[in-house]
Amino acid sequence: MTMPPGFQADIAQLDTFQLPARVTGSASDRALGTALVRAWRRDGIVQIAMDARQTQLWAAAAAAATRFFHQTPAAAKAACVDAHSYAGYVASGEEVTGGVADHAEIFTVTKDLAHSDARVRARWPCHGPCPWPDMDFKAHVVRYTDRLGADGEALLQLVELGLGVARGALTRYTRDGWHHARVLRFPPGNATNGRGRAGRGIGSHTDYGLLVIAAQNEVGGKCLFIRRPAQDEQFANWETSAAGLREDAAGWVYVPPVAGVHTVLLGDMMQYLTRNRLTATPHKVGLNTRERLAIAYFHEPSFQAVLRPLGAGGAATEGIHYGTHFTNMCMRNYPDRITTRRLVAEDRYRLLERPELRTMGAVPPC
Ligand SMILES: O=C(O)CCC(=O)C(=O)O
Ligand SMILES: [Fe+2]
Repeated sequence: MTMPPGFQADIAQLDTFQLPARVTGSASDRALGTALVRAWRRDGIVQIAMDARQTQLWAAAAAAATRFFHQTPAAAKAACVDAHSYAGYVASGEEVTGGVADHAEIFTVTKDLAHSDARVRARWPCHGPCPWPDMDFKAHVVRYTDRLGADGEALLQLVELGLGVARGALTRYTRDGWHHARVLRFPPGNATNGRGRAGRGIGSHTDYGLLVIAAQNEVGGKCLFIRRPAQDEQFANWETSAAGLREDAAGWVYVPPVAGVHTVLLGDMMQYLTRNRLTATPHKVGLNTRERLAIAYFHEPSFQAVLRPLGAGGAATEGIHYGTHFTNMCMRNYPDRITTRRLVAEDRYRLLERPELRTMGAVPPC
């Protein structure tokens, strides 16, 4: 039993799906899409088998991450910040979820844009370099997460088939998607395991975009909890913060670690686009008796995308600008980071209203 001692929660029994090499819209793709949608609507989470190459890439990325967290001096880690992007190092205790400090050590990866990039020069919020600690860490993390981009696209195509919506109804938003990743180290906790502030890894929250594809090491050190979709638990994180929601309530489901799989949760924009047919998955992480390493990859719409709900009347709505939602979430989680201070001091937030920031593929005027 890998659940931390003293914790009451159901244990998820999850289906593991195998992704096809290519989604063509065949009868078996449709059946798989339908099964995925059914599983998400029932469990809030699915497992996808890693192929041999992914297993290798994950092992190499996890090893590089362990080296980074353990061998880089604290001051060198702390120096991995950038005033323009939210990429880089987040010390344990720095991130805030629902107003309370989390205890994961994190390296965030966002689209790595040089200072010479026109969007960075134009001071678009969140656009800037990724302050990598070293080339070894960068190479392994990028190789691993780049490959997950293909899985993300395949999953979106399968969801389109499963929901019976037009081809491209979801994938039209992910051209030049604002995909990002979080490399996470959870220190060993104590016997409170996930309870109270001493056992807190990351508080209850939903993530922001379409899909969250994650892997973790250390069978026995995992402490991920989710909530299943429930009619009586309504939330919409883009309107009212879902962070901290039902943190200490009953009804959390423990997700046991399984080697060789990725877990896939759903994000806010999936919920918005599908009008709650697929809801974002509330989740939280507790500390366990052993250190735990995880990488979460977020498959997202373009920063510039304005999303509108699928189906009748959707096109007439004002929609949600993903870049604004992402920026709001970063400002909420990192109120004291240099990036937030700079954004506020330079009044960058108001740029999010500009037409070029709300048109996919547009570039800043020179
Ligand atoms: O550690 C995990 O499994 C999930 C981490 C998480 O929720 C996040 O990075 O948003
Ligand atoms: Fe999350």
